[in-house]
Amino acid sequence: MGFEKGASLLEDLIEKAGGCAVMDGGFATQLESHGASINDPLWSALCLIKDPHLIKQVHLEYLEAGADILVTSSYQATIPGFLSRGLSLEEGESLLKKSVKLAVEARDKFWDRVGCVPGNSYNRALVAASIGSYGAYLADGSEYSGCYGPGVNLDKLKDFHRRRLQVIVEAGPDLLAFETIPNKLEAQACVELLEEENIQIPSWICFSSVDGENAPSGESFKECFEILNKSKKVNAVGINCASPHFIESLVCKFKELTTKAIVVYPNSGAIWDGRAKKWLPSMCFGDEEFELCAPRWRNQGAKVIGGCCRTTPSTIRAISKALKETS
Ligand SMILES: C[S+](C)CC[C@H](N)C(=O)O
Ligand SMILES: N[C@@H](CCS)C(=O)O
Ligand SMILES: [Zn+2]
Repeated sequence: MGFEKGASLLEDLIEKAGGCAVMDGGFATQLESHGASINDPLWSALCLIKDPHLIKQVHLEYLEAGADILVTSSYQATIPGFLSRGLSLEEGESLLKKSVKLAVEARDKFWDRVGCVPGNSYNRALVAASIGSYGAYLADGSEYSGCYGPGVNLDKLKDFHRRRLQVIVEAGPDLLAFETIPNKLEAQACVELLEEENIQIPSWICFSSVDGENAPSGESFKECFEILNKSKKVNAVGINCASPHFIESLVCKFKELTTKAIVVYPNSGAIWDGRAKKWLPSMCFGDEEFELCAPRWRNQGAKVIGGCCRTTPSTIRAISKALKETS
C-alpha cells in the first residue's frame, strides 16, 4: 500500500467515526486485571512469550468496548530485550511480528462477527503497532524523565529503533504508534528513521508529559514539534500516558503548534514509580470524568481519543458513548 492510501485510511476512519476516532485503553493494565504478572524488564511484552491468548482476549475486549484503533502489545518488546532474556534474534523478531498478528486476528475475528450486523455501531478497527520509547526498554522510568544520560546520542537512538521498526513494518500494521517519547532527541531519531527507511505506513508520535506544559525532559513542545512538522511521514502527533488533567490545555497548545492530527490518550492520572515499579494513586479520573471530558477534547481539536495506563475497557466504553452521543 502506498503512503497516501495508508494515510487516508486514518483520515477515513476519523471521518467515519464522526470526526474523532476512539482508541483502546491501557493494554498492560488490562492484562494485569486478568492476573498477568508483568513485573519484569519486558513488562507487558512478557505476555507475548507466556500468554499470547490473553493478548488477543484483551484486544477483543477493547473492540467490544468501542475502540476504532487497537494498539499492539509491542510497547516494551525490543530485540535487545528479548536477546537479554536468552532468545535468539529470530525468536525476538518473530515475537515482534506476532504482536501485530495477534491484533490483526482479533480485529478480523471481531469484524467478521459484527461487521455484517445491520445497524451495528462499530467501525472496522485499524491496528497501530506500538513502538515504545528507549526509556520503556530501559525499564527505569526514564520515559517519564527523558534523562537518557550523556552516552545516548541520536545515532544510538536510531540504532535502537531501526531493526524493530523494520520488522514491525514487515508485519503489516495499519499504523505506527511511537509512544511515550520523553525528549526532542528521540523524536528526531524517530522522524529521521521514518525518512531513511522510507516507511510507507502512516504514523503518530506521542509524548509523555509530567508538568502538563513541556516534554518530560523540560524541552518545550514548540521545539519538539518543529522537528515533527517538517516530516510528511508523521501524520499525527500527541500525548499519551500523561495525566488527563493536562489534556485540555495541551490540545489547545498543540493546535497552535501543528496542523497535523492530534491524538490524546492519557493515563488515569496515577503516577508511575519507576523504582518501586508500581502506580501511585493521585488525582485520578474515573470513567465519568473521561465521559465528560472526551467531547471537550474533541471539540478543541483532538482527532483520536483513548486511554493509556490504568484506563480500562469501561473507560473506552464511556469515551465512545460520549463521543457518539455528542457528534
Ligand atoms: C508505561 S511504564 C508504566 C512501563 C513500564 C516501564 N517501562 C518499566 O519497565 O518499568
Ligand atoms: N500501549 C502501552 C502504553 C504504555 S505507556 C499500554 O497501553 O500498555
Ligand atoms: Zn501508559
